[in-house]
Amino acid sequence: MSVKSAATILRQKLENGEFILAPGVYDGFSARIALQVGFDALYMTGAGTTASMHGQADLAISTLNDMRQNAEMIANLDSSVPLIADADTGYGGPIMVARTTEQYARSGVAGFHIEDQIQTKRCGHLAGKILVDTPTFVSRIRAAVQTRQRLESDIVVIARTDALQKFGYNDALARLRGARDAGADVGFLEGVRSRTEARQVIEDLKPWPVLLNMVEHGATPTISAKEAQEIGFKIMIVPFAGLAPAYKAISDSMEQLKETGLPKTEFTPQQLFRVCGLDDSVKIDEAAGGYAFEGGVDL
Ligand SMILES: C[C@](O)(C(=O)O)[C@H](CC(=O)O)C(=O)O
Repeated sequence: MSVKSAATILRQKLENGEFILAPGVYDGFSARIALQVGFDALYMTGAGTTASMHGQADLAISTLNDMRQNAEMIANLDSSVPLIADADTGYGGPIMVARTTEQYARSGVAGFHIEDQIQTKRCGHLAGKILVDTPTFVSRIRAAVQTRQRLESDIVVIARTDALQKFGYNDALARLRGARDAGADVGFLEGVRSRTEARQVIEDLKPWPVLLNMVEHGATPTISAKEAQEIGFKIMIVPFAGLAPAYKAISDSMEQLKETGLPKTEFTPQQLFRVCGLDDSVKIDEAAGGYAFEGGVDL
């Protein structure tokens, strides 16, 4: 088993110039599926966490405790696969940002992003966002960086600006430069509006690594991982890679159950539990001398 922390693994990937594709996961099951498919990084979406944990929209409803709890569970399903987690605004001023950073680092999170919306934030792909000023944003980032240094942690600090929508490219760029100068490891221009803008931000910030948030049907054109890499992004997160298909699949099954009296399922309980580590759990029990699974679990 790897003893290197997930944060160190993520930092080394960035230092080696590896392109990181992190699918959005929001609960244990979606994370397990992404791990089974073989991704070597995951992204914990705040939108998905809020939808699955609270049944609510991405409107600053999840608290630090909610987000940390979900991130800790996901990060530790396979600690050799780094988790990048949404940290919204950092949940307060510099003191709370420091606390968020420390809690995420101690929970095994490898990287996280902090943005410049007001506390009652909303999804970056909704209209009407309100921002804090640049010094307030930079103080959030500085608090995160200083906490990382104090803890001697490799956790990757990602600075996200939502300024594009209201203030335009030049203001957003200035905010990212301020965050970079305050020690952030990666920049994140939320809601990139065109391929030209995507190329521009890479050019204007190089060699600083930049993250692409690939929200399909949002403010950003659809850009594949291959193209994102060619443009020069170092990380691509895909927040709705799990949530959107789950909506479709669960709706179809529920509709069929309502219409026909039977749902649309094709898996045995064993198959579903195997996604969630059933066989590893059985092995742990056997290795410890337990006898609860002597006959196996297959009917
Ligand atoms: C990245 C994001 O913060 C998330 O929660 O996954 C969201 C995604 C979304 O709601 O479109 C964001 O871009 O604000």
